[in-house]
Amino acid sequence: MARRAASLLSHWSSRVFSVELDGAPTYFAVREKRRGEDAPRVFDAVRRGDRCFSVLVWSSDRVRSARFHAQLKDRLLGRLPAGCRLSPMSSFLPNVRDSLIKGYFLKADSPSSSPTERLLRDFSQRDPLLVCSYLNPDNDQVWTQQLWPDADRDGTPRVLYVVPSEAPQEHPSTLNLINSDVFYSFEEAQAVLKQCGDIIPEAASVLELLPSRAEARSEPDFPVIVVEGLDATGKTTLTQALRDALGAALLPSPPRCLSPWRARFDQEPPLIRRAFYALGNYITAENMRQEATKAPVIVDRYWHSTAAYAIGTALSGPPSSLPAEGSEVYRWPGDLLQPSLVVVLTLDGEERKRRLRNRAQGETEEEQQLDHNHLFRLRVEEAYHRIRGPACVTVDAGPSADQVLQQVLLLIRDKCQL
Ligand SMILES: Nc1nc2c(ncn2[C@@H]2O[C@H](COP(=O)(O)OP(=O)(O)OP(=O)(O)O)[C@@H](O)[C@H]2O)c(=O)[nH]1
Ligand SMILES: Nc1ncnc2c1ncn2[C@@H]1O[C@H](COP(=O)(O)OP(=O)(O)O)[C@@H](O)[C@H]1O
Repeated sequence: MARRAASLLSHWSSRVFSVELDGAPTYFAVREKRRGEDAPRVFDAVRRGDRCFSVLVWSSDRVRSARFHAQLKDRLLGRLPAGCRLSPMSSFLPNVRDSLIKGYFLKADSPSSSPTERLLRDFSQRDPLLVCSYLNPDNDQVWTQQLWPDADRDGTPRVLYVVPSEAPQEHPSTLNLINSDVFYSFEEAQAVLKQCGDIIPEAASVLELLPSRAEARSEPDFPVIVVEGLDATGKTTLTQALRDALGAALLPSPPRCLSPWRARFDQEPPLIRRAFYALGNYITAENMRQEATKAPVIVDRYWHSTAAYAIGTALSGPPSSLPAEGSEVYRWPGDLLQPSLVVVLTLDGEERKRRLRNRAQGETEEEQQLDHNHLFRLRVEEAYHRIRGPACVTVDAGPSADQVLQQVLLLIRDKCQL
């Protein structure tokens, strides 16, 4: 078993396990010794004698883990007996970064769990999975966890007792955010795309477009203004009007040179997708630097979007599950050019929906999520406002397009001496 797996298992009884039941996480741990405690909530409504299983993805190759986890649910549902219910699951070492592994908790609702067991044994022999089975051996409320293969090296079955556990201070996904969902350096994002080379041929084309290195410093003659905000808040309308009013250069993010591969990377799991968008920002930074020697520069989305969508996607639940204000998660990458000003457009939900309906172009899958997943939208909006770095001003995009333009022009004149 790989070295990482061995170290993973050596901490097995220090790990906390989280299972999302109806969108709310419930936590449990495992102990060598039995303690007289009630069974964790995750086993509520499990019929006596039924078996439960957990399937957690692990591999020393994080790109392989990320892609395998993205496909796991469909692969399991495609082969598990009907009636088997999956719940998102993760396991982590409290306060230990990068210790989070993800998968699913299964309740085998079939009369006999042996078809499920046979399938999972088959999976566990072939795939980067840790599979556990859960039993209440004495038919009372004491549950045990058994990790497959069924025994340690010396042949004794490794059975642990399942006990309820407290909720961690921070949402477990926060442990893996840094340089896995949100990238804080050019090299970290570039390393992910280099790791993808053999499975995503398009990664090589993106890598060829990157600057040789990232340079945060810049002494441009003209200001760089980024316009941010949720979909249909009016960014495209405002950025085009600012370009015309100021005789400015208008840059999109991701940059146009990445357009041929965007849809391809949008299909990838967060680790790869966010690295793609992060590298797009470094290319945009190079373009900003060049254009700002000749005229003011207006940018439609930049690092705020990348970080806010990544954080909003990685976490679940209400905005209170986000890392606290001031967390290092919200810091600006030290090697990424900071604009002179970031204008974040905010808009009343109903007006935004009205504008979204009026807007001709389609929606990204993430934009659709923004609409039907109210909590996701609230997390993205809150993450936008917690990001630290360049001067950032929130502007109400509710007034008419021209009124918003006049207000932002005044702001730019005031903040950027234009
Ligand atoms: N530009 C950008 N888009 C991202 C990023 N991360 C995720 N996205 C997704 O891409 C969508 C925006 O795509 P854009 O091409 O910027 O869309 P747009 O033409 O600016 O229109 P709206 O974004 O709807 O205002 C977002 O709504 C997210 O779903 C990122 O880092 N940069
Ligand atoms: N201030 C505004 N008042 C009313 N409608 C607006 C305003 N700004 C933009 N719109 C309209 O709302 C829709 C979305 O605007 P758009 O600029 O595409 O937003 P975004 O780029 O943020 O998605 C478009 O149909 C646009 O004409």
